[in-house]
Amino acid sequence: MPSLDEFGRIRLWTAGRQTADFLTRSGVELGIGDDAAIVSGCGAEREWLVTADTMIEQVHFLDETMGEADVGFKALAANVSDIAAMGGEPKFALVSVCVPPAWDAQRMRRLYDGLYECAERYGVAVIGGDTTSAPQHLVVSVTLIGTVEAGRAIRRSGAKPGQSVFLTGPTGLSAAGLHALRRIAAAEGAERAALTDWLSPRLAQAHRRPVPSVKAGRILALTGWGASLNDVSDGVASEAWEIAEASGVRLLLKEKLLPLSGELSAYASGNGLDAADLALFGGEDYVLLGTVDKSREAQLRERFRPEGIPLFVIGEVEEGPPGVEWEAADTGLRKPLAKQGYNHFAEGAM
Ligand SMILES: Nc1ncnc2c1ncn2[C@@H]1O[C@H](COP(=O)(O)OP(=O)(O)O)[C@@H](O)[C@H]1O
Ligand SMILES: Cc1ncc(C[n+]2csc(CCOP(=O)(O)OP(=O)(O)O)c2C)c(N)n1
Ligand SMILES: [Mg+2]
Ligand SMILES: [Mg+2]
Ligand SMILES: [Mg+2]
Repeated sequence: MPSLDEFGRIRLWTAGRQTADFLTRSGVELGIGDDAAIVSGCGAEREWLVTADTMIEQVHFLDETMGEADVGFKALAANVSDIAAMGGEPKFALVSVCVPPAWDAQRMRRLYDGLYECAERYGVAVIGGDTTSAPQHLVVSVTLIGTVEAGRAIRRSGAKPGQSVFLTGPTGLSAAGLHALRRIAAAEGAERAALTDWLSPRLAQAHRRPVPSVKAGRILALTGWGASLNDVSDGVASEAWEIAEASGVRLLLKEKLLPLSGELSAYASGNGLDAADLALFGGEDYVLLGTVDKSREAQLRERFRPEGIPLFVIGEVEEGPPGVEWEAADTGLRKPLAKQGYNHFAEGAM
């Protein structure tokens, strides 16, 4: 049997198991395949949004890359970001933890300090969860319920030829932060102290305390100008591919338009890394990637401005077989953009 990547596995396990008719009768407006499911039954005016994301020690963080409170904050923030990517408001969270011996009650209490800090910031009520022991590594899994005005949720599938592709913030900072934090973790003594001194707070913060774009999602949903939307967890390239495949369009991304922050460029050039690679394939940015009609671009920028939200147009949507292309800044030549990013089971693994 051919090996399957993360998304192939999800399809193998779930595709065709329940009929569209059964799902519709159950009130499911949109099931598996987007940032959150859309479910009716929240009154006539609104719909429920439901999503889940998990963080695991060694996969999503190490003791050296994240403090306890950072883990709690980010576990909830990653879920808030998926509600933002539908244009909704986060409301209720269920928090399940599998706790190994090294995570004693006080460490877990600090994790919950960060989790509640995030809950407070985004108006989320923590209403339950589950607790078990674990043999070795900590697992934090959050289920988040949100709401959105009926019919206003923004799907990955709404991109149309002629639209602009946008980002609500720069990307690559979290991946650079992780790179720096891993180097610190691997170093010892004086080298470790020196690397820690050089660590840019902005990069570390981007990795440890991501800022989900709820406000941007709300503006996109309430104006109706957000045609398609995705949050950037696995990387810009991977999320762009998801929009292209869900919408049946091609996305053309342009190197000359990709926002690269000064901190990212400085870190990349000082460490033999390519800033654009980090920005395209790094992931865990939790900004929004979406498409908007060109005729609405200027108005959208005006609506974002007073909120301090940037609108970076990074390319456009074209007709053609689903895919993503990359236009080089120097030559203007296009090439296919690899469907590469964070994948829990890279192809080739069993
Ligand atoms: N084990 C699973 N069983 C059923 N659905 C799943 C499973 N894992 C992921 N999904 C669904 O597959 C889709 C893609 O998941 P994922 O890539 O994690 O989304 P995101 O990056 O927005 O968190 C989502 O709709 C998610 O709810
Ligand atoms: C120790 C460590 N190694 C690697 C990473 C990088 N990383 C782990 S998961 C991930 C992608 C996002 O997580 P995922 O579970 O795929 O969330 P989802 O796409 O479902 O929102 C990235 C970039 C990390 N944060 N920490
Ligand atoms: Mg998502
Ligand atoms: Mg997920
Ligand atoms: Mg992922």
